[in-house]
This record gives sequence, C-alpha cells and structure tokens, in this order.
Amino acid sequence: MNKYLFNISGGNPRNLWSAAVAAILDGIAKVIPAALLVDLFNSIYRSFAEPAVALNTARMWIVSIILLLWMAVEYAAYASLYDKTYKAAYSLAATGRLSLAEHIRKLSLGFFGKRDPGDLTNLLLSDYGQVEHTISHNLPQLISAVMLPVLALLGLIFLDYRMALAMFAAIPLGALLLWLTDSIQASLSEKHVRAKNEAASRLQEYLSGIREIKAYNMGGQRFERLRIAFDNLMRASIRLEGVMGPMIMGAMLLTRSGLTLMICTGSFLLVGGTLSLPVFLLFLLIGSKVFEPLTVVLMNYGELRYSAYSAQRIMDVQGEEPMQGSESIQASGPIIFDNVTFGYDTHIPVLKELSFQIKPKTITALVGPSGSGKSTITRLIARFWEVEQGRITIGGIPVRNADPEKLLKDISMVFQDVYLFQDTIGNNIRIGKMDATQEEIEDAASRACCHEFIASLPQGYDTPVGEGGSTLSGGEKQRISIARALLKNASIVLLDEATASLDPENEAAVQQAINELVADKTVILIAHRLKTIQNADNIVVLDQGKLVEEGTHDLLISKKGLYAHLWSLQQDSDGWRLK
Ligand SMILES: Nc1ncnc2c1ncn2[C@@H]1O[C@H](COP(=O)(O)OP(=O)(O)OP(=O)(O)O)[C@@H](O)[C@H]1O
Repeated sequence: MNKYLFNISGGNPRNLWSAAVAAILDGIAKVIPAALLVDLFNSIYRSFAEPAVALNTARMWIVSIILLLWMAVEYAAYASLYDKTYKAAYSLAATGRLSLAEHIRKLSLGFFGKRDPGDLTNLLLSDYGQVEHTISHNLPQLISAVMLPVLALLGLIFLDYRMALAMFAAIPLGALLLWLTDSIQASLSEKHVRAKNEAASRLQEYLSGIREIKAYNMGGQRFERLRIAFDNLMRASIRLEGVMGPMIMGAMLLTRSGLTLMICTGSFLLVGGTLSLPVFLLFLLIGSKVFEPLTVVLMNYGELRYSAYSAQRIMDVQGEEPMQGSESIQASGPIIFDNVTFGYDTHIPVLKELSFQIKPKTITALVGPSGSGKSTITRLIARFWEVEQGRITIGGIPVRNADPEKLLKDISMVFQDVYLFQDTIGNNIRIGKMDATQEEIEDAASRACCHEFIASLPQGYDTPVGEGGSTLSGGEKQRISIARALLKNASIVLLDEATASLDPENEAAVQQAINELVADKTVILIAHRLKTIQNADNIVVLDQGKLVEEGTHDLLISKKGLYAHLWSLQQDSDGWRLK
C-alpha cells in the first residue's frame, strides 16, 4: 500500500498522509456525538425505568448545547478533510503526471516502439484520473468505514461482548467473499482497462490518420476497427458490472446481516433476562450508524479495485529503467563504430558487425538502398536506442556511458520528417537554444532561408503553427528545422535527407545554409541524391546493415561496386519525366 501511494504520487506521498490524518479526525468528530447521545439516552431511560430517579434536565441541556457546538467542530473537521483530500488528490496527480512524463522522456525510444501512443496518453490522463478520484473520494470513505466499526466495536464490547460479537460476526464473511473473488475482480478490471485503452488508441489512430483514410477511401475498413474496439469495450463494461455487481451486493448483504444477527441475539438474551432493554436499544441505535459507511465503501469497492490496476500500470512504467550514464563525450573527437550489431527487435539485426570511423570536423555521407540502416546509424549516435553488441564511442567515451541529456547538447539533428510544436514559429526555432534573442532567431532563420517567408506572414515570428506543423508546407518545415539546428550550433550534426523535400529554387539556398551549418563540424549526412554528397570527405556504403565499401566519391566510382552502381542508376533517372 505504501509503495502504491509512493509511486502514484511520484515519490511525494506527504500530502496524502495529512489527508489521511484529516480523515481520522473527521471520523472521531463524527463518533463523539454518538457517545454523547448514548449518555443522554441512558439518563432519560433511567428516569423512566426507575421512578426514584428524576429526569436530569440540566444534563439534557448541557448535552444539547455541546451537541450544537460540536456541529462547528464537525464542520471544521469536514472542511479540513475536504480541503486536504482534494488538494492532495489534485496536486498529487499533477506532480505524479509530470514526474511520469519526465521519466518517460528519459526512456530509450525502444520503449515507445513497444507501447501504443494512445495507451501512454491514457496512462497519463485516465489512469491518473482514476487514482485521483480514489484519493479524493474513496480514501476518506475507506478510512471512516474502517474507523467507525473499530471504534464502535471497542466501545460496545465493554457494554455487552455477546451483542458486539453478534453485530460484527458477519463482517469477516463479507470480507472473505471479496477476498475469494479478488482474482476474478482483478482480471475483469484489467480486461476493462485494456479494452478502454484499445478503444482510445483506435480512436486516436482514426483521427490522426484521417487524411490517409480520406485519400484512400478507407472509411469502412478503419471504421470497422474502431467499431470492434468500442464493441469490445461495451462487452467488457457489461461483464465488469454484471459480475462485480452481484459480488459486491453479496458482500454488502453478508456484512449487513450482522444487524439481523444482533437483533436475534438481543431478543434471545432479552427473553433470557441477561440483557437490559436500554443496552439492546443502544446497540440498535449504533448498529444502524456503523453499517452505513461500510455499505458506501463496499459500493465503491469496484472503483478501488479498478484504481489499484491503474496504479499498477503507472508503477510498471515508473519501473522501466531509464537510460543510465554520467560521462561527458568529447564531441570534438572521432566517432567510432566498433563491431556494432543492432536490431530494433533483438532477434532481427538491422546493423551487422559494423565498424567504421568518422573523423572530427569532416563530412561523412551514409549511402545505401532503402532499409540498409542509414537512419539507424544516426539514431544510435544520438543514443535514441541502446547498442547491446559492440560499441560506439565519441571522443573515446562509449555512448552508452554518456549522460543522455549532455550527449544531445552536442548533437544537432535535422530529420526527414520534421515535427513542429503547436506554438509560434519563433518558439519552434528557439528550441535550438532556449535563451536565444530575437536577433539570433532571425539570423538563424535568414541563414536557413526561411526569414523571408516568416516575415511575410501577418504575425511574423509570432505566427502560431498547427500541431505537428500541419499549417506549413514540407519545405517550410524543413527550413525551420535547419534554423533550429543552426541556432543550436552543436559540434556534431546529423542530417537525414535534409534537402529531400525542397523545391529546386530553394535547394541551392538551403544547400548554402547547410554548408554554413556543417562548417567546422563533424557531420553525418544521409542523402539519397548522390550528387549532393560528391564532396563528402568519406562515403560509407551500406547494404542490408553491412558496410560494403567506403572512401571518397572518386575512389568508390573507380571501384565499380555498389556505390558506382547506385550512382549510374541516379544519373539515368535524373532526367526522368512522364511519358
Ligand atoms: N522503429 C523501428 N522499429 C522497428 N524496425 C525499424 C524501426 N526503424 C527502422 N526499422 C527497420 O530497420 C531497418 C533499417 O531502417 P533505416 O530507417 O535505418 O533504413 P534507411 O537505410 O535509413 O532507409 P531509408 O533510406 O528508406 O530511410 C528497416 O528494415 C526498417 O524497417
């Protein structure tokens, strides 16, 4: 339980304890009036049962005034409970969500390959929402539901242990039923959460793929997947309610049967003359109160079970080992691949026994057919994935020992598919250097040939960008990402198809910007159009994850190997046109 709370609170359960203390104080505040009522009841009863004893009206007045004043104490206790639980729940969920989001950021990209993005969104929103609800609503109820019977049992056992035992005898039976059916409930909750996540993922897939769905007229087919997911969710929900409902009702009835058992025992003892009427009436009065919170908790038991599974899911992700490493690479040193074998799926190697060296401040081009592993090489340099066999060193420091955050400070990347955040264009460029001045941003944009088009927009650099950059053209996005990289000014530059989506008019200018970006840097460049890499210092040619040849353009042409073959193919296709 402690670990559960520690984990879902992102390691800060302190607020939760103050909420629990408030719940206990609230429970005590509620019990005191019952004790005073017992006293009042006793004194009234005695005056009626024993004619010699006069009705103590003064005592009645005092108790009534205390009860009246006590309402203020009850109000204060409840207000404090309300304040503490809600604050605890919401702040705990907020810090927990942030700390989990931060933790996820530190995981290798391999983790994201295993998880559906919709599943992670659900984890951060819906699972935390469930836990939040449990802490704000169910936890205080649970505490008072446990406290009231315990306090009542302690008090009543001194009054008449036989009646007290009869009253509480059925509670273990109710608990036993819940315990025996626990695995069924756990499995149903788990299936329901899975079905809910699957439905959310399919919905996300449907909405984000809406352009392709329209373009390829896939409405029916994709909609069918969505329909099946929602159908499964409906079935899981019905099963969950249908099975859990009777179980919880059964536990509730068993627990409440204690009241009947107590009445039967009381009647029997009354007839036998071993129980007085006031004690019997007192048990009746308290019994009806004690079972109320227990009933409420049992009604919410399903939610407790459900949120236990949500917390389990949160803990599972928190348990994922983040990438370790504390060393700083020597970014001005060589990048060495030493017998590296790597596969996204460990059984299917994508790179095989790869060894080559990238000299500092040179341009190395990666060439090879589609799927030969060029992008994978750049991802491994940036440590997006972890290399298990062989090693990559930068300036003599193994990448897997490097502090991942510091490593990325020394690397600028321009990807094939550029992602822009839903923010202004200026802030999207600023990602390269968070404390950049407006002048620096504009200078980088000018060098990346995008200043003019940004300045011509009505809001200039303050123009908002749609999610993922959907409001900009491919070429515009690419130039903005080059501006980011220019601003970052890192020693190592990874360029993946940087000029692929630019029109011929812009290409020369962007090529010029890239020349500026790569000057005096260690550059690893992937370009399908071989004419853009003719002047590279070294060309590494890959085929099916293996290095097949390397050298300068002239050397590789003279070797008449794969590079020369790809070169001649491109010369032929350069002039392709529709017939
Ligand atoms: N995230 C991933 N998960 C699993 N397999 C992947 C992943 N990314 C790439 N692959 C596989 O790894 C192999 C190499 O991919 P990579 O992207 O490195 O090739 P590439 O040479 O850059 O290809 P292209 O020129 O078409 O971009 C391919 O077979 C690809 O299907």
